[in-house]
Formats: sequence, structure tokens, C-alpha cells
Amino acid sequence: MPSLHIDRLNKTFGDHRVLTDMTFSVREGEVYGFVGSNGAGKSTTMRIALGVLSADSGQVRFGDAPLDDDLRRRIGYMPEERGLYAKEKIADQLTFFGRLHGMQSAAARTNAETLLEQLGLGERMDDRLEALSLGNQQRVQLAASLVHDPDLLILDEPFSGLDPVAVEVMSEMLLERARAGVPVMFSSHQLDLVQRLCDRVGIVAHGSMVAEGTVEELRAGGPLLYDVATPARGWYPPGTTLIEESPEGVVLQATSPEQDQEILRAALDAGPVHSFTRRVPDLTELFRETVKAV
Ligand SMILES: Nc1ncnc2c1ncn2[C@@H]1O[C@H](COP(=O)(O)OP(=O)(O)OP(=O)(O)O)[C@@H](O)[C@H]1O
Repeated sequence: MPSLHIDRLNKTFGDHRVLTDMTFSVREGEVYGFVGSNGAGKSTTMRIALGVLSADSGQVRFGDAPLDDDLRRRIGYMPEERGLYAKEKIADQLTFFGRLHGMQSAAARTNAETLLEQLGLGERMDDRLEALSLGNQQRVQLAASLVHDPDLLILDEPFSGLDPVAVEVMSEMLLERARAGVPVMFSSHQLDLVQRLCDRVGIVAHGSMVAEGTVEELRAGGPLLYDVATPARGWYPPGTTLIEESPEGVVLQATSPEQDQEILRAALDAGPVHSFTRRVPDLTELFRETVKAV
């Protein structure tokens, strides 16, 4: 499957600049987490990729080809504002969605029913959407984005408001698509989930990509913090910064990874050292630091 390329997108609404040279790629078989504060420009980027909005400049490509309406039929999309019909039976709606994407009725119906079974809604196929709980409606939304066996998935906050079981079921379905080679991107504020599911993560701030990489890469690029459990104080080598002090010990920030030995030696010279570890930030801490620094 080709990769999705978002290439230098710019967008303003009136005099409000929302995207500035937004650039990233989602590769074949990759799950890509698209994270950023409220209003950072995630939905706008996804809407442009879908052709619902137009960019002022920049390009969206699928492989080498600019995304046109034909290619867009191959995308599975879950918009933030959702967009299914409240009064229609869910299996009928999904079949209709499949047909809109060019499928034959029978194949669309089969896919719709299989997906609803997988999502635990086999008994509800003939219910109207409005009769389902919000979480179950969201499962139907996911089914709508998958019914036509898309070659690319773009999902705007697919996990918001779901219970843990639904999160597991939906995660597994997305991973399954990725394993089949589909590039999958989704936005989310649930950073623990992003950390667990995504091969790569892009952090957006003020309409631009400010950090990108695997979770491990992002964590390795975070601040060099060392936890030193020791009662001694005031022994800190030049160039290090004291970040935290507690009865158990101190946290020092180094300027280079090589400084770790110097810190350890200085601590041992000053008193007993009960433990010495690099503190590796999780995605939530990294996110906070990255967004704060912009
Ligand atoms: N149609 C529009 N007209 C005017 N401003 C808009 C429009 N759509 C989005 N915006 C503005 O663009 C900015 C980016 O919005 P966007 O929805 O892309 O952010 P987001 O990163 O998806 O945020 P969230 O995490 O809250 O969903 C916001 O300041 C928003 O108010």
C-alpha cells in the first residue's frame, strides 16, 4: 500500500492562521498517532486530507499521486463530528456506505454484518442508530470507516468516550488493518493509548509538526534526567541543573549523556548512593514539555 504524504499544508480561517507548513507521512502498515493540544490543527489537517476542506497551499499525496476524488474513495474516514443517520437501521446504513464507495450491495452487506459482529453489535443490526448508547454509536462509526476495506484510514479521535473493552476491540481492529499494510492515522488525547498502539507519533503545536518519531525515539530525545537516591546534597557537577530534591535524593538534568558517569562519581564522593537511574519520560510528560517549549 502507498504511504500518505501531508506536504507543507497551510490554512487560514479569516486572519487566523491554523496550519503552517504542516508536513508528515504515514507509511504502509504503520499506526501513526496524531497528537496536540485543543485547537492545534489536527482536525483541520485531516479534513484537508479528506477533501472536505481545501488548503491555501500544500499538497496531500497517496504514494506519488495527489489525492483526488477517486483515491479518496479508498480512504476510511471517521470524522470528529461523526455523521451517520440517527433514524436508520445500522446494518442498512453501513451497507449504504459501502455502496457509496463503489461496492456491490451483497458484498457491502456481508462486510457490514461481519464488522458489526466483530464489534459486538451482532444483536443490534436492525436497531436504529439513535437506540444505541453513545459508545456503541461510536463502534458503528468505526464500522462505517472500515466497511469498504479501505487502503488508508484517517480517524479523528476514534477512542474518545469509549469504555476499556470497546477500546481493546477497536484497537485490535485497527492493528489488524495495519498488519494488512494499510497506513492508519488517528488523533487522540489519550496519550497512554497512543504510546501503546502507535509505531510513530507526531506532536502538533500551533498548526505545525514540532516533534515526530517512534515513542522510543521521542523518549530518548527528551531531557536527560537522573534520579540519584542519596542523602548528600550540594555535590552537583558544573553544567548540571538541580530539578528536584526530596528526602530520598535529587533529580539532576545533564547536558550530555556522557555526563552520567561524572554525576555518579560526584555523588559517590559525597556520600552513599542507594540507586542511580535515568528517568525516561512517558509520552504525557514529553507532550507537556514539547508543547510548552514551542
Ligand atoms: N471552519 C472554521 N472556521 C473558523 N475557524 C476554524 C474552523 N475550523 C477550525 N477552526 C479553528 O482552527 C483551529 C484548529 O482547529 P482544529 O479543529 O483543527 O484543532 P484540533 O487540533 O483538531 O483540536 P481538538 O483537539 O480540540 O479537536 C481552532 O482554533 C479552530 O477554532
